[in-house]
Amino acid sequence: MFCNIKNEKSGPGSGKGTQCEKIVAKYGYTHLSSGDLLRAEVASGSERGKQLQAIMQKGELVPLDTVLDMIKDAMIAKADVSKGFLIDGYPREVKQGEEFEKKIGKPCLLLYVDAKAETMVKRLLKRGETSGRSDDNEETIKKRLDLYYKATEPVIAFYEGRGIVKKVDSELAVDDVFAQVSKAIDAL
Ligand SMILES: Nc1nc2c(ncn2[C@@H]2O[C@H](COP(=O)(O)OP(=O)(O)OP(=O)(O)O)[C@@H](O)[C@H]2O)c(=O)[nH]1
Ligand SMILES: O=c1ccn([C@@H]2O[C@H](COP(=O)(O)OP(=O)(O)O)[C@@H](O)[C@H]2O)c(=O)[nH]1
Ligand SMILES: [Mg+2]
Repeated sequence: MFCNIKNEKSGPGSGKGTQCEKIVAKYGYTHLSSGDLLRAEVASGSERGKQLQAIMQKGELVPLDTVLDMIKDAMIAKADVSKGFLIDGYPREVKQGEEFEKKIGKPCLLLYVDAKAETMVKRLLKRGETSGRSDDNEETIKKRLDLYYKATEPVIAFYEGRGIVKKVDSELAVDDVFAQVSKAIDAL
């Protein structure tokens, strides 16, 4: 049932959200960003949202079960009408990937949107001028990047063992990055 899952994991500011928007426009997949789901909970003003806000502002990771439950609920809500799911910014650590497979299913493609650390920092600082995101500041960006290299990058090796990783070079212009993304999806 879930063989259509596109599971995308790349660094903060690498351009995941930007590419996901273009994928949705061309292929019609259901886009679920774990970061966006968490920010929606924060915006609701709930007690849980307040706890999440504190974690995210520090650039740390929200507990695994919280994020997985949110993704699962969102997938169930769309399961009847979806052409396939595009999951953005998840898993953040190998354990999350393992739990996802146990509770939901196996992804068929992992898009690795690769940019240099320097590029990611530059893009996030620029985005921070207008985004209003409390984590788009120099101190939190540094923590997000450190955590990315420590906890998230190993996720790529985990899926490489399964032969489903497609790496795209995100140092280029948006449309040139998307040409690589399209090629990877068309090859499915
Ligand atoms: N030059 C260039 N800029 C890009 C590209 N993709 C994204 N950007 C810019 O980089 C910034 C970050 O892009 P996002 O798509 O928000 O990055 P993200 O990976 O979703 O980041 P998080 O939401 O922090 O996970 C945006 O302000 C974009 O305008 C690209 O391919 N080329
Ligand atoms: O699966 C997830 C996704 C996001 N986050 C939190 O949400 C923040 C923003 O995530 P997003 O993917 O939007 O941005 P990124 O950190 O990749 O720039 C992260 O720093 C984490 O604190 C998390 O804990 N687990
Ligand atoms: Mg994003």
